[in-house]
Amino acid sequence: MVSNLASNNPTAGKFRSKRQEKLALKNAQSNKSFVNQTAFRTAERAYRTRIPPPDFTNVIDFANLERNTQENLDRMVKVELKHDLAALSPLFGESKGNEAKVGYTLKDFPGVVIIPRAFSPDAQKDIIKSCLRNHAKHPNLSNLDAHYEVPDDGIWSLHEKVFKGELSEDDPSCVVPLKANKDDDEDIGAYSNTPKDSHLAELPPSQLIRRLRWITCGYQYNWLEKKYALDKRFPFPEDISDIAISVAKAIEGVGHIEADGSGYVNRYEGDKYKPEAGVINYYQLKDSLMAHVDKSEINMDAPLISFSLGQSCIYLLGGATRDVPPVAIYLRSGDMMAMCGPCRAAFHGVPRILEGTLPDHLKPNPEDPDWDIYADFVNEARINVNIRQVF
Ligand SMILES: O=C(O)CCC(=O)C(=O)O
Ligand SMILES: [Fe+2]
Repeated sequence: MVSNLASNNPTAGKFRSKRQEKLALKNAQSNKSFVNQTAFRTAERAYRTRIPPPDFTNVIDFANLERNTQENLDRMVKVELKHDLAALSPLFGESKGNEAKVGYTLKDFPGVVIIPRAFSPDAQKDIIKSCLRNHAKHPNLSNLDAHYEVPDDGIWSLHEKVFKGELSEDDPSCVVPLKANKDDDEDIGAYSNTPKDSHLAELPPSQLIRRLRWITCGYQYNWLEKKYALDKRFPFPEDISDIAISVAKAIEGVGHIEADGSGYVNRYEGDKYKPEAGVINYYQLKDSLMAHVDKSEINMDAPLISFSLGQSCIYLLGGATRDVPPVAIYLRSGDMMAMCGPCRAAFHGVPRILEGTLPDHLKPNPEDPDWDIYADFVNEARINVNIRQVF
């Protein structure tokens, strides 16, 4: 006899256990009950489900053109960058030769520019090191500052000492204490978007570093008021600044206009680009970022420049409202994205980090033992750096 479960379930028979099958059915039914959800929400839910795994057929893949559907190939436009990034800054590593000036935009999402593999493999390693060792510490603030007395040298440096066996995890200097008077601390209200967390605990550095979710540099962001705190401006990291200015120069004049006049070409002068505020997001494998628009910048004409490191993700790019069906794009380690003009006002988010997509060049390498601790981190993480001009 066929059970109700199996007869209602189009995917019956595909699962290793009854539990998986039940979960899949529950997911399918709960999706049906969200009839009024926006197109963006539908896509987020579709890419977040784990059982059964999502259908990735429609994800745009700029690094493997042959893997795209015809529909996606038809919406892609190859564009020529004004400069080879490698010629503008050594931080991108070696030039890609023939591919050096290749970028892409999308006909139906004007203003987006994607530069696959903007960083060479070695350059990716250098910038990952910098994001963990140099930038994840004071004066830059992080989500952890809301709850912990973060030492000025950052959690990474403690983690490194333990990892290398220079310090025992039981050593009192390893303890990062919880903040005592959270409610009295003005910085907490101003800089935390982390709801009061009932799981807060004193954790060894190796675990606390996995709770690092973001740091902000340059103008600090007031997450509660959704505004920049103009009285809290810290130096902007030189390497990230160089990268952003180079990209702004390379994408000058880049875009696409259709026969009917629709489309967008970025005319923002690279020489005028001023990186003033930055966020580094550190995603663990199960993390995601909900649909949002970055609109706190006074200057919405300057491109928002963003790059990816570590594990790949599914990035959703939508339109001016959540009702515009978003396009899903693979963003991989070393990929650069710029959001220009109308794309600056577009909803976007990261519903999923793709486990098991760490490129070989970021895996441990016996010839480069110093890389081990970073390999260990990015084996379960994606790092995104995004840069904005505020004024
Ligand atoms: O992780 C990403 O690629 C996007 C991050 C983002 O949209 C943001 O921080 O505002
Ligand atoms: Fe964003």
